[in-house]
Amino acid sequence: MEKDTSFLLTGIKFNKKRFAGDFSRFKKRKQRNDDGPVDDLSYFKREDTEAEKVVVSVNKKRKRKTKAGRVEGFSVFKGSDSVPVVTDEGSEQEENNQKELNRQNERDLRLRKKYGIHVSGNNVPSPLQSFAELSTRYGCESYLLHNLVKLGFKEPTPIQRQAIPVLLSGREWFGKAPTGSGKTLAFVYPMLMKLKQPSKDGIRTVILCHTRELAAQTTRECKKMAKGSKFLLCICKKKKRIDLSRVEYLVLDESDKLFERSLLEQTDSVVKACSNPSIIRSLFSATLPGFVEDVARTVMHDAVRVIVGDKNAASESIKQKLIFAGSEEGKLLALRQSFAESLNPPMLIFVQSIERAEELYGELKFDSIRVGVIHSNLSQEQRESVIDDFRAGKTWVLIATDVLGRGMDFKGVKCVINYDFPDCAASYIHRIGRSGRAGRIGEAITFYTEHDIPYLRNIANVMTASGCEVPSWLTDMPKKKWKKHCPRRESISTKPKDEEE
Ligand SMILES: Nc1ncnc2c1ncn2[C@@H]1O[C@H](COP(=O)(O)OP(=O)(O)OP(=O)(O)O)[C@@H](O)[C@H]1O
Repeated sequence: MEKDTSFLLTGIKFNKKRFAGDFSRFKKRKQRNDDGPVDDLSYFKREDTEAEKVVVSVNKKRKRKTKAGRVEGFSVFKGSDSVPVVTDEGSEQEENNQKELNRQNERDLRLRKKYGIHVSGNNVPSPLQSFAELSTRYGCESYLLHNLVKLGFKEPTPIQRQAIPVLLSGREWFGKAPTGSGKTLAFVYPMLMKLKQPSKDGIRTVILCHTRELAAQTTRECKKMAKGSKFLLCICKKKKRIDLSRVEYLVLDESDKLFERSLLEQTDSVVKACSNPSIIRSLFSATLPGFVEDVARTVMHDAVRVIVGDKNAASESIKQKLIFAGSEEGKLLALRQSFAESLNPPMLIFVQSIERAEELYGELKFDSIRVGVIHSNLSQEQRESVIDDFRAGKTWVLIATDVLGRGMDFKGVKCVINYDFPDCAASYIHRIGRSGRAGRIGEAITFYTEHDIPYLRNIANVMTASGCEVPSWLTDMPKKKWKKHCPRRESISTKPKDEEE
């Protein structure tokens, strides 16, 4: 990847002198742009990223006013729900059309309100009332409908109701919906519908995931939905050079994670390599920080933004608890006590580092519970085997670093324990979202010590937004600006160092 032409990050202030080289390259690109002339460019320089600059082209077409007097393109995100398009007054037919359009808009608003769907963008397609519309409205292939029935899905989830019509209409998309609310199907299903038939044109879609475990899970889900078709679906570990210039459909799953400093360069190189001008790109996550919205607004063309539920909330089906454990010793005691009172497997326990995952595993492996551990220092085979054992119920309690914090769908997980306080609110939302999926009830317990107290208020805010009761002393605490909270903690291990294996 060319380091100096990050596609995703842009800056507000553009210093033509300083970036003279890039500017001249941009000008060349501008001349090549098939979509029409470029009339703006900007470079953002973000503190929290390594990428230095980005060239963004804005198509004039996007700024054209619609008949309704609204502005197409990214500026529409400042607006709210789509408004009826006012056509020239004229024939009776036109009036009737307008009335029908208004009625449809009202129906859409009602449906969105019912399911907590908030949309921004022009003329956002109507949400699905039911899966039956896939066939009546879109003539969906029968194998896809058959697979839906086989999966046992009767009603679309809110995100599926809105994402499927938007993506099928060819619009770009960025959106957020709670953990466990079916985002995978929301992007895979329209992808398969859009592709229609297999062809020999090379790679036609890319779904970018932040871990191999999530890529494996998503591939499995895709295969279930594509059963009966001849599409070739596989995991690509990006070791080989591959041609992505024909990609028609690109999904950035867990998009805010993909835009973090550690993954930005790889993400950027994939987005840039997907150079097909008619590509449909979409960003999905359960958390949508402002900087991701900025990227989406700037890079995407006439996109639709969708938020399901409250923007800063976790899934409402999770009962959230905070427990003051005092010290590291106190955490281990509290954990053993909770196992003794009621062990409700399968259960996930999150810690903040690989070392601590191993330490906790060392403490629990001789207790009478079946415990496993997973982190990024294990080989790929070991990681796969740990996941398989957990899915198969051979392991009851899985200790994990944040490598499992996002996206993973272990259907039966009833309880998540944050043994170590999460490093940010987004990480909290994703970790606890491993339970309470697909409408099931879940439980999340977060231990905290003195170190974590300044950050409690941020978690309390998430809890309040998700409908949990929070004591007033917590919400009265001062809010701390939270970057990454990863304090040095005392060792978990109770054994003297020389006794450890
Ligand atoms: N329409 C539906 N009806 C019932 N269950 C569904 C439906 N769609 C998806 N599911 C199930 O819901 C579960 C969660 O789906 P998925 O993993 O896509 O969630 P997600 O929104 O991507 O979560 P996360 O944000 O944690 O990645 C899966 O087990 C999936 O099979």
